[in-house]
Amino acid sequence: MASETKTYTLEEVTKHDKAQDCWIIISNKVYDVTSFIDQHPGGRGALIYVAGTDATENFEQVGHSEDAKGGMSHFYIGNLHLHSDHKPAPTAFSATTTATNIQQQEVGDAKSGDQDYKNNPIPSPSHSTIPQAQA
Ligand code: HEM
Repeated sequence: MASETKTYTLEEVTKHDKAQDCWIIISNKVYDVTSFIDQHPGGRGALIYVAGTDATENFEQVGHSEDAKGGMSHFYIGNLHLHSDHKPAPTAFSATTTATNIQQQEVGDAKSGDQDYKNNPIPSPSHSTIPQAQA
C-alpha cells in the first residue's frame, strides 16, 4: 500500500514563501516548487509571486499545457488540510490586497536577485489581471 498522504495546514504552507523555500497550493494540493523555480518556462518571478499562497487561479489563467499539468506531480508533497470552518487561502490577488500592498509585501519580499520581477511580476503579457502597482 502507498504511504499515507501528508496534509499541511495553510499556516504551514504560508511559511514557505520565498525563492529559497517555495511552496504553492493548486487545487488544494501542496507543491514544493523550490527546485523548479529556475527551470520554470514561465519564469522564476511567476512562482515567487505566488510563493506560500493558493496559486490555483494563477495557474489556471495561464492555460498550462497537459505536459505542465503532468509535470506538477514531481513537486507534489501533500494535500492542504481543510477544516470544516475552512477559509479560502490567501491568493496574490486577494480582494483585500491593494496594489500598494503587493508592492510592499509581495514584490518587496522577492527583492533578492529579482529586480526585473519588481517591474513585471509575471513575465507574460498574457496576464492582464496582474495588478500594476503605481509609484
Ligand atoms: C507546479 C506548478 C507549475 C508547473 C509544473 C508549471 C509548468 C509550466 C510549463 C511546463 C510551462 C510552459 C508552457 C506549458 O507547457 O504550458 C509554463 C509556462 C508558464 N507558467 Fe507555469 N508552471 C507551474 C506553476 C505556475 C504558476 C503558479 C504560475 C503563475 C503564478 C505560472 C505561470 C506561467 C507562465 C506565465 C507561463 C508562460 C506562459 C506563456 O508562455 O504564455 N506557472 N509553466
